[in-house]
Amino acid sequence: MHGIGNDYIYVNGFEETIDDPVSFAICYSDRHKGIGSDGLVIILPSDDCDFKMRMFNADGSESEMCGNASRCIGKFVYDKGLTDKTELTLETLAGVKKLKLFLGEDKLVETVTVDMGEPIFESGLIPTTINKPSIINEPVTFNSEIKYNITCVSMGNPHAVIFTTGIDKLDLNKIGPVTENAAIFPRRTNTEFIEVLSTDRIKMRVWERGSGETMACGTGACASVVAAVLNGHTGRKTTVELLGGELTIEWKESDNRVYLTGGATTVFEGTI
Ligand SMILES: N[C@H](CCC[C@H](N)C(=O)O)C(=O)O
Repeated sequence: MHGIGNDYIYVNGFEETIDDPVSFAICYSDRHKGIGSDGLVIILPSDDCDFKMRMFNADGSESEMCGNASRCIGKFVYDKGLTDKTELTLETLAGVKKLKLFLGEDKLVETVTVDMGEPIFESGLIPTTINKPSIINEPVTFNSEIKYNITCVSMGNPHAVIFTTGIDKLDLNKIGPVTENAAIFPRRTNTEFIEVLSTDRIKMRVWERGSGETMACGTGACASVVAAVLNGHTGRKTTVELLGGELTIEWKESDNRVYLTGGATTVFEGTI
């Protein structure tokens, strides 16, 4: 399945057990020698929520949360009849997320809104070793030559957001690994490169921790809109243009929570 091009292999953990998800993710995410994906998502029973997710990047590392995957899980469990509810709770390593499913004419899930919770700014919780309470538009020199102002936001997983220009031409394969593995990020980071198009539209390319450049990142889009608001670039409801499509993000003033809305698509099913 994919959420605007951010594709994962989804496994129904009610029926299948993966003994070694790390090796599975590494092996089958390979686009030439495996199935090909940005990683692995396992849908599991939960004690307190309707469902639980575990998500592994293409390098086998486990992430706390994935916005695009949470929408696809909503589609998976509803379309397959694992639930008939259109409002669901999902247990993740970043806490409980609430999903609202919207059906298309075919009565299958087309769009999902996810309550992604409150953004986190405290340096120690990002985590970053930069010795300031929070990191907003902070000048940083990477590899003693690349200078960027970064804003750090955790959506349960770490994001460094960089506002810049000419992102189409950026050599992400070169700069991405540098920011991802910088010593200031003890658990590495996802990095978003943002061009502000207007007060309600931004364009984003993302280098994901553990998976490299992907066509979209839901938590990254949320972190970027929060960063755009904090830096005075956009309003609280903003459309994010990604390589794979668009996401609508709203950071509500009333409850301080971030709401992510976008599509979810099933590509194929198979047995290995
Ligand atoms: N693509 C995902 C995020 C994956 C984040 C992962 N790369 C990490 O290590 O945190 C999303 O839609 O939110």
